[in-house]
Amino acid sequence: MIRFLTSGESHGVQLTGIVEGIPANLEIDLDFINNELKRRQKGFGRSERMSIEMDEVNILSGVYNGLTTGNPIGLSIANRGQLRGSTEITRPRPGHADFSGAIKYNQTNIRNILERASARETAMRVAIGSICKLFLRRFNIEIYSHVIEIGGIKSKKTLYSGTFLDEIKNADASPVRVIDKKAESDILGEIQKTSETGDTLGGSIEIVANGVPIGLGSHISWNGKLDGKIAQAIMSIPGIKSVEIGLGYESCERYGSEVHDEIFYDGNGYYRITNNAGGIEGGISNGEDIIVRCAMKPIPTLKKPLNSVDMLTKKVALAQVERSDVCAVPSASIVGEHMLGIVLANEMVEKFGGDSIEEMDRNFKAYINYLSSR
Ligand SMILES: Cc1cc2nc3c(=O)[nH]c(=O)nc-3n(C[C@H](O)[C@H](O)[C@H](O)COP(=O)(O)O)c2cc1C
Ligand SMILES: C=C(O[C@@H]1CC(C(=O)O)=C[C@@H](OP(=O)(O)O)[C@H]1O)C(=O)O
Repeated sequence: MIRFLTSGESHGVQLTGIVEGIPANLEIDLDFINNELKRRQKGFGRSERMSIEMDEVNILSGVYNGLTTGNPIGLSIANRGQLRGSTEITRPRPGHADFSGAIKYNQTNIRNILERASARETAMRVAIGSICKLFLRRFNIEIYSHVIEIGGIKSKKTLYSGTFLDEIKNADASPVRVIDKKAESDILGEIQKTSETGDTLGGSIEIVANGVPIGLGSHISWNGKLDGKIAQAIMSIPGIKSVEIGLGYESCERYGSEVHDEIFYDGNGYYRITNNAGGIEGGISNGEDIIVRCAMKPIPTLKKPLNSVDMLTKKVALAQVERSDVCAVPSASIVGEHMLGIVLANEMVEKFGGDSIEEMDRNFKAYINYLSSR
C-alpha cells in the first residue's frame, strides 16, 4: 500500500513529506519532480507569493544512487515566504477554515488554523504525486489536465471525448490551462477585472489518466471502489466542491441508451466508441481513459472583504484581508493530476504487488498476457 503524510505550515520553515510503499529500484528523476512543482506554481491570477517561492524538492531518505530502495521516502520543500512577528487574526474569512477551525481547535489566533489549511501544503502532495507519476509511467500510464471554465467562461471543448487528448497534453502552454484560445483570452480579461474589483473566481477542471489497465479497484466492497477513492482524493484539494467521473452529473438527465458505452470486439480485443463512464464501471477501471471533472469554488480571501465577526469582541467586522490569489484553478488542476496519480499508483501496487519494480514488471506482463486470452 502507498501511504503518505505531510507536515508544515504555509509560512513555516518547510513542508515535510513521507511516502511509503513505492517499490524498490524505481528511477527518481529530480528534474521531473521539480518541473511538476513549477507547473503547480504557474497560472494567471496567483498572488505575489508565487514569485517569492521557487519550489524545489529535497530528498532526505529512501533513494540511493537515483533509485528507490523500498524504504519510506522522506522529502522537504523549503518555504521562502516565511512570516516573522505577524499580527493575530480574529476576524474569520467566510469560506476559509478560519471560523470552524478556530472553534474546533480552541484557538484565539486564527493564524494557527490558516497556516495549515492553506493550499501551500499541496506543493508537497505534488512532490509525492510526481514520484507516483514516475512510477505509473513505467507502466505507460500518463495523467493530464486542462481547465474547462473559470468564472463561468467556458472553453468550447469542455467534455473530453477521446478526440482531443493531444490538445490537453499541451494545456501547459496556456497561462490558464485552457485549450480554447478565445476562452483563454476572455478568462485572462475576467481574472484581471476581478482582481481590480477586489473579488475572486473559481472554475472547473478535467483530469485524464491514459493507459490505465482493466481491473484497478473493486466492486466487492464499498471502500474498494476506484471511483470512490478518486472522489475522496480530489475532494481533499482545498476549494474543490464537486467531483464527477465521466459524464457525471449530466448522466442523470439522459436515457440509459444515451449514457452507457456499448461494448464491441474485434481481432485486437474489446473496445468502446464512447466513454461516458469515464473509464470506471462497478468501481473497476475498464481500460478506457479515466476522466475526472471537478469544480473549485472562488478563493475565500477577498481584497474587498465580506462581513464577519471579530471573535474576540463579538462585534460586526469585515473579514481579515490577507495576501491572496484571485484565481488558483490552473494550479488546482496540477494538484488534481497528482492526487489522481497517488490513487492510481496505490491501486497498481495493490494489484501487481511488488516489493521491487522488477517483480511488478513480471506480474504486470503476466497480466497483460492473461488479458489477451480473454
Ligand atoms: C492552489 C490553491 C491555491 C489557493 N490559494 C488561496 C488563496 O490565496 N487564498 C485563499 O483564501 N484561498 C486559497 N485557496 C483555497 C483555500 O485554501 C480553501 O478554500 C480553504 O482551505 C478552505 O477549504 P475548502 O474550500 O475546501 O472548504 C487555494 C486553493 C488551492 C488549491
Ligand atoms: C503558498 C501557496 O498558496 C497559498 C494558498 C493560500 C490559501 O489560503 O490556501 C493563501 C496564499 O498564501 P499567502 O497569503 O502566503 O500568499 C497562497 O499563496 C502555494 O500554493 O504554494
